[in-house]
Amino acid sequence: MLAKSAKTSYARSLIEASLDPLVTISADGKIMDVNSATEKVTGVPRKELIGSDFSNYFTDPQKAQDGYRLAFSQGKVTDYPLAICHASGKITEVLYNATVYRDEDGNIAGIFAAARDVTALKKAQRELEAAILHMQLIREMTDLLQSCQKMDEAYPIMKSAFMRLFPESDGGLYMLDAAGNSLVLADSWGDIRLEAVFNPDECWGMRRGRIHLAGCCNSINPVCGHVCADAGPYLCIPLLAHARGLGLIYIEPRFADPNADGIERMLSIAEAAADSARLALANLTLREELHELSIRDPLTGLFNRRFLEEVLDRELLRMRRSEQMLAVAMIDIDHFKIFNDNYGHDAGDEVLKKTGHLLNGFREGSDIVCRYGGEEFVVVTTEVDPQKILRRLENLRLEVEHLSVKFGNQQLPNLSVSIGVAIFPAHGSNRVELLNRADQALYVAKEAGRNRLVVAG
Ligand SMILES: Nc1nc2c(ncn2[C@@H]2O[C@H](COP(=O)(O)OP(=O)(O)OP(=O)(O)O)[C@@H](O)[C@H]2O)c(=O)[nH]1
Repeated sequence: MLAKSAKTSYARSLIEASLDPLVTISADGKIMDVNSATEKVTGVPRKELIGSDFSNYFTDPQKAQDGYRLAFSQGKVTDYPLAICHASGKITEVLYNATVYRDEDGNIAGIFAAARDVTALKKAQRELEAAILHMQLIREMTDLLQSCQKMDEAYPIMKSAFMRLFPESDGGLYMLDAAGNSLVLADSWGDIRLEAVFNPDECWGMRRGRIHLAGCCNSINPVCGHVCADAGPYLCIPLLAHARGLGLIYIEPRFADPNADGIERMLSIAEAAADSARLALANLTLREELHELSIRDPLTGLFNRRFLEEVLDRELLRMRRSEQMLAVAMIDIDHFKIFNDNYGHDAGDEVLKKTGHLLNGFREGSDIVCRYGGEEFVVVTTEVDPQKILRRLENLRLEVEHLSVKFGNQQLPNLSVSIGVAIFPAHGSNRVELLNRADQALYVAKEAGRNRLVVAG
């Protein structure tokens, strides 16, 4: 059996040995006793703590008092969440277990409270929640990117995903041009001035094919050529797929020098987002290239018949709604067989290319120019004034007449075209009718001696 003083000293040792802050509070809310862990967590010496209002040491004193009252009314509280504020400003998140204690007559004399430091646990929990949110965002972005039909649809999706993934950052999305020579700014966000176009070699991220972090005081990474020399920390996230460059995402945190933790987190989010985005973008690029191949004539670069048929139906719908007129002009090179026979197929190809180029230059607004087949072209043009359309087409005929084509060193003779025109709605209400009527008018032009324009009639 321990003597009373030995018991007291034994109990004191136990209290002081506890790593959890322990405190007894009187019925009027004044601190009566603390252990050294309480001194440590508050940064306030014991003699100052004792006698002071217990709620002074919390970030939310009102909530602390509410917990205290709850313990009083219920006899105890379990895992009551509070945050202790150290004299230096450091915050410790805790869960309180508090129970009332009574005097010798059985009346409640105060509260005995023990706190458990859960700062690390809460931080890990918040990070886990943020990581889950990031994963969901990245998955949503990838899903949407996979459903895009055109690159233009992908930009706003990526922009809004990256804005949410890096909420305290500004940034921009660059796409590599078709020739692979320039990164062109497709979209940007936040208050930032970015280079509109630059060479991929100016970017260390693009050169090395991996995320480039620079502008941090503890990093030796050089600042890219497309970024101001005195820039703060920034990330260049290259978008590469199958060893092919697609684009670049530039992220600049708004906080001056993020700590190592923050940078590490940014890097891992950036890596996960770029991994998902690059595959979806590669598929989209491939799809766009295939579509482009399927609607273009390889010799002249003009749209082909398939595209014309697709788009003419759409244009007619639009014209019907807006009550506008539309002209379909069928243009055929005269005596092309004889030309081919005299000068060869390759010279004929050169004429087709040059004629195609001239026709392409004729385009205005939403005009469509296509190679319909062989030596036949179709121009679709929308206009309110039919006389203006006919004037433009007549000028086109004259331009072809004066088109000078060289094949190697050989100057080729000038050619002419015959043009048949059908106008919507006067000559037909749908694609097939209009193309037939334009073809019939072309036949009339050929019969009448060629090198002329005939309107369906
Ligand atoms: N070089 C070249 N010739 C082509 C191509 N496609 C079609 N042709 C030729 O275009 C010629 C068309 O001849 P026709 O349909 O008889 O017409 P035309 O000789 O132009 O006579 P008209 O149309 O009545 O003035 C044929 O000789 C085809 O071989 C092509 O891609 N390249």
